Amino acid sequence: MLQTPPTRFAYLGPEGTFAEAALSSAVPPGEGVRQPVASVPAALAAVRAGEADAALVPFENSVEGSVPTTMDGLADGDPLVVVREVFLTVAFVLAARPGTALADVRTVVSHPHALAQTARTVAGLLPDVPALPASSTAVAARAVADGEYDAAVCAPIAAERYGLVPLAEDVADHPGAVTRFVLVSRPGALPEPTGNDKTSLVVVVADRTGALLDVLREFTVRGISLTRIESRPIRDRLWVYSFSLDCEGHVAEARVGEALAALHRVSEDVRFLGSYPRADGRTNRPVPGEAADAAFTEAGSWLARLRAGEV
Ligand SMILES: O=C(O)C(=O)Cc1ccccc1
Repeated sequence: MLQTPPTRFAYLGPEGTFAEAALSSAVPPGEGVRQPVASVPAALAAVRAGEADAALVPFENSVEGSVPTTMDGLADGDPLVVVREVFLTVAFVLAARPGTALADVRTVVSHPHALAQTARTVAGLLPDVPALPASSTAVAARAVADGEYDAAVCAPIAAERYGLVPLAEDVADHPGAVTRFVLVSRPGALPEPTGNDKTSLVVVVADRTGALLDVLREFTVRGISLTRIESRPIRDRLWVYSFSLDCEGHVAEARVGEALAALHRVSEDVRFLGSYPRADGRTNRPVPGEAADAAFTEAGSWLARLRAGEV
C-alpha cells in the first residue's frame, strides 16, 4: 500500500524558540517531521524550494507590531499562502550561564522582538548594557551557553535546553503579550471555509490621490471588516508603498472574492496570501444580508435574465 510521506514542517529554530512552541500547539506531537532553520527567510526558502511542505513563522505581536522579515518575505518572491494562524502568549526570562551574577553581565542578546518587548525591564536590571540582535531567542540562548554573550532574553524552556539559569523571570514590559504565528505553504488547495475565516493580502497601489481610499471602499461596499492594515515600502521603488492587510471572510465567499476581483482592477497588484480559519478567539462580524452569498447569487441570476432579454 502506498504511504503518504509525513508533512515536513520548517520552523524558526533552533530548539526552544517560541515558533517551535507555536508549531507544537498547532500540530500534535508525532505528526509530521520538524526541521529547525536559522531564520525566517530560510524557513520561507525551504518551502519555496520544496525542502519543506510548510513553515511556521512569527507574523506580528500585540506589543511590537509586525515582523518585517515575515511580511516582506511573503510579499516578495514566489507565492506562498497562509493556511493557518496560531496565537501564543509569550513569557520571557533573562538567562545566563550558571554562576553569572547580574553585575557580571556586559552584553544581552535576543531576537529584536524579544528585546523590544522587554527593553524597559531589562534596562532597569542592566543599565547601559547593550542589547544585541539575534535571529531567534533560542539562538541567543545557545550563543550565551557558548560564551559569546553574557545573557539572553528567551523562553524559560530555551534557558533550560541550553543549560542557562534565570537571572530574572517574567521580564516582559507588558505581561500577557500575544504573538501571532502563521503556517505557510506553497499555493494549493485552500483550507475549506469555516464561516469564521480571515483572508490576507498585499495590495500595491499607484502613487495618486485617493488610492488607499479606493482600496478600502472595495471592502466597505461589500460589508467586509478589516482586522489589520499597515503600509510597507516597496523597496525597489522609492516612496511607493504596498498595503498589507487581513480582512474577515474566505475568498470562496462571494463578497470576499468580488472584493479581490475589484482590487485587481483598481490597484497595481494584489498578492493573495491565503484564507484560513480565524484563531484569535474572536468571531467575524455578522455579514449584512445584502453581502451574503445568497444575495450575490440572486443578483447574478437577475443580471443573467436581463442580459438574456427576459425582463
Ligand atoms: O525567536 C523566537 O523564539 C521566535 O519564535 C520569534 C519571536 C521572538 C519574540 C517574540 C515572539 C516570537
